[in-house]
Amino acid sequence: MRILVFGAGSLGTLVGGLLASVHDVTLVARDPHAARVSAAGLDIVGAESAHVSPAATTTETGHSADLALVTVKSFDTAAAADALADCDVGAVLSLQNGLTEETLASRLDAPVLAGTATYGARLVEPGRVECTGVGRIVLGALDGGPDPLAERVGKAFRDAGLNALVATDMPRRRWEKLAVNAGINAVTALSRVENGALRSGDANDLAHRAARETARVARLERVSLPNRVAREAVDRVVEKTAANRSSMLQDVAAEKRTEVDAINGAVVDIAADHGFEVPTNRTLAALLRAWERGAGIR
Ligand SMILES: NC(=O)C1=CN([C@@H]2O[C@H](COP(=O)(O)OP(=O)(O)OC[C@H]3O[C@@H](n4cnc5c(N)ncnc54)[C@H](OP(=O)(O)O)[C@@H]3O)[C@@H](O)[C@H]2O)C=CC1
Ligand SMILES: CC(C)(CO)C(=O)C(=O)O
Repeated sequence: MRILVFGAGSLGTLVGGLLASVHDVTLVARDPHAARVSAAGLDIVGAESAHVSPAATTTETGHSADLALVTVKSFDTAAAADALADCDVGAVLSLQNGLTEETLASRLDAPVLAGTATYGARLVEPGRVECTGVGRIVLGALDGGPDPLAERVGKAFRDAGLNALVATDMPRRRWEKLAVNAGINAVTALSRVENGALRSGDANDLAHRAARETARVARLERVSLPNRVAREAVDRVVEKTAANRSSMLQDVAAEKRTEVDAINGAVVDIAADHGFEVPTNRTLAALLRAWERGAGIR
């Protein structure tokens, strides 16, 4: 399969690099990473290890591929979609956090698949990516149901040794992940604690409230996600990732823009479309945006 990875930073480089063992992969990345991969190949280290030689470029448009993987941060999704509109791609799959697929689908003619990734990735230096945890990629039709295209993509991932599952219930999975991220990411980022600090007390209560509101909005969108399931998902992920610093906490610590707009912000916006208020998500989003403005990154 010819695969274009748009936004090859940490996750895109890891997934694209693993796919390159079997497929024809092009990474669209920034220099000096793109130049280094072109000149000397890519080292994958950590929980996965390989040396692979995908093509790498900073050129955003004019590519032709069977599949485009979108792995930019969620706030760069619209720009990525505009660049992909000037490419010839057969299908698009987002592996991003937050609700980004709608932005892609509204700007692109190619079919857009939904995806979630729990692999851990860190771009250590140009040409070298660390797999910090072997997770799973789950993908499928954006609206749910069986999809031959998703099956082909899932098989292509598995052929390259990736742990990939094709699911027929992506709407529920996306909203459950959104509930988890709305609770864990925002609360850990604002209180500067590891995920494990959300096991109990006020922080646990706050994460549960954000997740419960998200589940309510999911149901307004006709996605079946009971409050209990969303709360239990938060507790399960907190337990499993207790020692982790969430991606949003890492962004705040590095004074980088967060993905709040596609997570808590998306919950607030979609709730508003239904005339519904989500005060916990609204407060969390407002605090994170205030921090971003104060830090001069918004
Ligand atoms: N890292 C991880 O372990 C995981 C990440 N995710 C999700 O995956 C997404 C990506 O995360 P992550 O890989 O960590 O983020 P990174 O910031 O490491 O990677 C995104 C990369 O895309 C680049 N980029 C953006 N626009 C362009 C462009 N037009 N042309 C070329 N390159 C571009 C960015 O460059 P620049 O910064 O210079 O703009 C950056 O290098 C996020 O939504 C994240 O939540 C999900 C699961 C795990
Ligand atoms: C699951 C969780 C919360 C793990 O830290 C995550 O997705 C993130 O940090 O973005």
